[in-house]
Amino acid sequence: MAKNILLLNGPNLNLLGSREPEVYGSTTLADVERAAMAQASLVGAKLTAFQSNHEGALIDRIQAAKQEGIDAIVINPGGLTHSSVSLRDALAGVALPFVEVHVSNIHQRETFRHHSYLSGIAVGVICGLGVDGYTAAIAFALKKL
Ligand SMILES: O=C1C[C@@](O)(C(=O)O)C[C@@H](O)[C@@H]1O
Repeated sequence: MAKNILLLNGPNLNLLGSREPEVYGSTTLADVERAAMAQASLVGAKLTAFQSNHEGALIDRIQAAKQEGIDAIVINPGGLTHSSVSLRDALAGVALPFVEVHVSNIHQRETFRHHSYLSGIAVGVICGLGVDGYTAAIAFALKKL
């Protein structure tokens, strides 16, 4: 069981709840992070949450995760999903298991959202379940990673 989970959210996910609510819903990132921490503590695990609009800050956080004894990462990379080789390299570099989450179903949207640089090295990918995707990914990470 993963005892130490890192929940990462990339660019613009700080706007969850107010950003394009017809696509992303009305739940805020603070709500998501609070629920995620409660979900982990229910089984005696710890969850640390971090959001940044900056690619380098996310990469620094991923690199630090290894030293901090993180067992698994749950990440919604936002738009960096479709553009960032560096984020993929960081995740591959630390070799920590991770689940990729998208609130929306990226395959129902614009074609530029259909490709993810991360999915090929993720343990699994959840998209289109709204913020429940985070809950599902964390439950999986807690149980299996
Ligand atoms: O910022 C986001 C959010 C997203 O990752 C999602 O959660 O559905 C999907 C991405 O295409 C988009 O750039």
